[in-house]
Amino acid sequence: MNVISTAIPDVLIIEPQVYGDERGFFIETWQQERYAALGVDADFVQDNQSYSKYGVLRGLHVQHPFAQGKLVSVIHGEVFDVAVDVRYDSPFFGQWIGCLLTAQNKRQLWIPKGFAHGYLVTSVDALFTYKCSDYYHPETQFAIRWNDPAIGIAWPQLTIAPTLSIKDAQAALLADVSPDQLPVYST
Ligand SMILES: Cc1cn([C@H]2C[C@H](O)[C@@H](COP(=O)(O)OP(=O)(O)O[C@H]3O[C@@H](C)C(=O)[C@@H](O)[C@H]3O)O2)c(=O)[nH]c1=O
Repeated sequence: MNVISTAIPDVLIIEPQVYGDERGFFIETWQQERYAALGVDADFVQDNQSYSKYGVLRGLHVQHPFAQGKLVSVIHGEVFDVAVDVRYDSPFFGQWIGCLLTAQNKRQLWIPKGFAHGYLVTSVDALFTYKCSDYYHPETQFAIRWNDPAIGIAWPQLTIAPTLSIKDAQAALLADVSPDQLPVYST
């Protein structure tokens, strides 16, 4: 297992150990002690899976309160996955980390609490899976605009316009979200 640090220290790219043989392969996608030692110290309470077609962009989603740490990966296809630090007193506020997650590279991205999360499907379709450290609380969830120029995410080029949910298409700019709606870094 290999861990790649990122420009935002709390965000990690994890490459699980792959045990290949003539039958195929085996990986451990989560093992509490080992992942905690890496810095993924979460009591996961919910697992999610979503299937999307080429060009679907989900995000950028924040839940606060009831912030969720997310351990995300792809089991079919490929996505460009992004974490944006939205902890309003963070030295990394507004900065983003992007990572190509594919069924082939088996990479996982650890997105701690206090980050907005989103992804864009760059293959024909993709099956996305993630563990969450808190339950879904739709009443505290909101979206930040995927192409907010102040954040400036360098999304991969597509041959079509991204497909968004209504909620995501109407999302606010980060600068228009009031600080009391945002998570904090210092607690
Ligand atoms: C996220 C979620 C959705 N749902 C339901 C609500 C709705 O009817 C349907 C689709 O919801 P959404 O449109 O919000 O799904 P989606 O746009 O895939 O939302 C997800 O996006 C990615 C980027 C994240 O980071 C996730 O935390 C989550 O916000 O599924 C649940 O029942 N539980 C959940 O945990």
